[in-house]
Amino acid sequence: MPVEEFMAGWISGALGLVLGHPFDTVKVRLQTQTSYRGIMDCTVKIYRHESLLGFFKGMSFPIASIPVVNSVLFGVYSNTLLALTATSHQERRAQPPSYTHVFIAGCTGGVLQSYCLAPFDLIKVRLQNQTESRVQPGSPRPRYQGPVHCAATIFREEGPRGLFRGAWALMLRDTPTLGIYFVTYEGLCRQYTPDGQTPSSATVLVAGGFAGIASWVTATPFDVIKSRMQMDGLGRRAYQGLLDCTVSSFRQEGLGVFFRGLTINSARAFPVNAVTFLSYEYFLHSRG
Ligand SMILES: CN(C)C(=N)NCCC[C@H](N)C(=O)O
Repeated sequence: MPVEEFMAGWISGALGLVLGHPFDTVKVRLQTQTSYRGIMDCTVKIYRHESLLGFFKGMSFPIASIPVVNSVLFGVYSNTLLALTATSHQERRAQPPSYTHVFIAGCTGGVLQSYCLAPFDLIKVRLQNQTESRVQPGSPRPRYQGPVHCAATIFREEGPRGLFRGAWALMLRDTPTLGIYFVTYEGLCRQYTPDGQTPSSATVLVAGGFAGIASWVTATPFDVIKSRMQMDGLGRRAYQGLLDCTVSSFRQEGLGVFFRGLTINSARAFPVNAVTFLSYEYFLHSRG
């Protein structure tokens, strides 16, 4: 099994994550809280009340989990393609796999990564939603003191299954959209690269960026439901399940609710995934 694919997934994921985390915090707040009027209002309020650090809340756990999550995604994707087409990453430029195979491999990577991602993503979302300022002395102490305290509190208050709250929505979000992610990336690389050659860095950047946008645009409705389900464990439960969350959100806020965070998700997706794919390809080629 090619271990490099897992290593490349790890490094590229970490780079993309740091770059995109401030956008992610604004997105999560917009999706789960009603006190912000839009991207600008949310950004200004976070900066005023919580300083620049407010944008990086909840980042340490995703950084720690990225070796697992991204290497599972890219490693499973590549190894599924190897099983389906009997070609390694290097051989695939000369013998490109069909888009159906790419889609199946992407979906397989998506299912498995969502399972690993679920508890880390839950903790990230809970921490990102804490609006207390760490820099102002005398401000109230947040409910969770950090990622480990957050995990332990969820475990104690909501049970071990509580750590997987929102996991079904996460799986529904990631399975088809990661198929779309890899198909878009492959499609654009092939379109702009002469047959049999390796795509240039510019092509990889653009294809990675648009793959990120295509996947996040389609992922946003389930992303909203996922974030709401994850916040639902706090205090009185508002939703009976995934379907109830979808229907109640629609009834109370209209169709627009499923597109909350769409602009910021897309703005974040381009740089994050451009960097992710560039470092992924760079790592694999420098070793191949
Ligand atoms: C639409 N979805 C779920 C994705 N495209 N997932 C792949 C993750 C890529 C990168 N870490 C990111 O956060 O954009």
